[in-house]
Amino acid sequence: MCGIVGMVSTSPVNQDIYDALTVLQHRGQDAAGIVTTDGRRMYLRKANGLVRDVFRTDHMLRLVGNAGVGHVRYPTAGLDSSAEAQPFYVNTPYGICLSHNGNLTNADQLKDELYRSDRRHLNTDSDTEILLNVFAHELMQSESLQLAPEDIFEAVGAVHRRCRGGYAATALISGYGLVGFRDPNGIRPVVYGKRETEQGTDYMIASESVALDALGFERIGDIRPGEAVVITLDGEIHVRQCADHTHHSPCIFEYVYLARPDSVIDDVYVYKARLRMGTYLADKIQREWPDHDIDVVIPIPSTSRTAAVELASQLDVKYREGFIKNRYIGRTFIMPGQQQRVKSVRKKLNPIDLEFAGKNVLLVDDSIVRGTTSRQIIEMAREAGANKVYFASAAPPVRYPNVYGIDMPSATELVAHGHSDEEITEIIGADRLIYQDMEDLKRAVSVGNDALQSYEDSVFTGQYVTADVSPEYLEQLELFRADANREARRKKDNAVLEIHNDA
Ligand SMILES: O=P(O)(O)OC[C@H]1O[C@H](OP(=O)(O)OP(=O)(O)O)[C@H](O)[C@@H]1O
Ligand SMILES: NC(=O)CC[C@H](N)C(=O)O
Ligand SMILES: [Mg+2]
Repeated sequence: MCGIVGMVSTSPVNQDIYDALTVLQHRGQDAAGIVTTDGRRMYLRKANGLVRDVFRTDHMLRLVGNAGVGHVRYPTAGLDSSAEAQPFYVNTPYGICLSHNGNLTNADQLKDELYRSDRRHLNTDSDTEILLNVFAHELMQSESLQLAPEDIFEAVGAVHRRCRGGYAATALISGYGLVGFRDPNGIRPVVYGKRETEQGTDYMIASESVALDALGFERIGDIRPGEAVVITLDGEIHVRQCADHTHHSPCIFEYVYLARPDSVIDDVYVYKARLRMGTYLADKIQREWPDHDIDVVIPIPSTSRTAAVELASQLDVKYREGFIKNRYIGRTFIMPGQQQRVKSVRKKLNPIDLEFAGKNVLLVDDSIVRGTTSRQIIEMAREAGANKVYFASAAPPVRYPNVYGIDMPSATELVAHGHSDEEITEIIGADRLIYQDMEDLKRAVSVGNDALQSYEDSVFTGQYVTADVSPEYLEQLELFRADANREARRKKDNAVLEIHNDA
């Protein structure tokens, strides 16, 4: 779940893209990059780190031009080396830079095709480099000398035929303009909007609508599954469906945790979906535990707050902010290694003892994934003097790996995998555990847009919307990306110098 941005403007885009990336920082904390073009050359700066650390003033001054793309990264393929930071660049045809959110599930097959048939060289293990090269190869097939929107739509159509998995992408084509496209299942979110200025219309494509809001853009709509948006450097916009078949199945985990609450994804307010998650969870507690003895509802900041506040109000129980979050520490879940995740929970969250002392507390989180947060938080609540510690999750148990852009590659790392609710209660050390029901989670989103019938909900169900995810694939993924195995490769990686993909 990286963050992507693309802009074509009537004025320099460097600061706007930087600002949009800071608003999307919650989608990736490992690396950041911006490429701009003045119509003649492209200028790229990318490195590991947060947006505020990657771009110094002298970099910003050199990112000139009125069009560009940006990226914040949370790796799901390859490693976390700076050579795999995005955007990626290829010089032929035209010169293209691409930012990608998602993960390709047929990366190995594509890698082979790119080498054997397309004669293209890949220099990293990043699936984004693969996506870019497939797009570039398909764009090369155009017969016309002068690039036209039609050629780009054809190339995106071919990308859809060749690539499997989740992908939302923004690409900058040198001397031409910006392209945004989304996979035929619409797994990852991407939205576009416009801003009227005295000089003309500016356009922005971004992972989440909150980036449009922050920069004063008006949301036009989501890029639909399989669709592509082309914006030329002189501000002409073209939109076309490029896939033969689409099956809209947005990632339901965006609504649970990934996206900001102030974003609108596929016409559903994330905030309202989370409020409904709280309501339905409260209904379940009232149904199954009518004589509960909860004294106070306490959210685990930040993401669970929206659901928790509504849950407390439905239960008619006090809502209290019992944990204070250190605002200078980022999201734990998207940190790259388990050691780092475990250490950061206590540094990040500190209890206010008097909200716990002698009380039966219901701690609410949006989800329990590896159990890193819940285990430690329950311990902290007991240390703070709580009498009983109950735990509620606004999402059902996370039991299966994700293969579409969330870094959950290994089932065995998931605390709920292969365990009953009673066992999980014991592992995390709670006195009682209540999970949202799957149907209620889906309803919490669908009420916002009844056209949404199907979701990418594999982390809860083990059902994958692309038909290519076999047990062998999952086994390979676990071997390559499980925390323990990755650590060993990370050490090796530091000893090897890769070509930094610079424009
Ligand atoms: O079971 P786990 O593996 O611990 O993962 C789940 C936790 O991780 C996330 O919080 P995070 O700190 O990433 O971000 P937040 O501040 O947005 O809640 C999520 O909100 C849960 O609290
Ligand atoms: N989280 C993502 O969207 C990751 C994008 C891409 N697969 C990478 O690893 O860089
Ligand atoms: Mg959290």
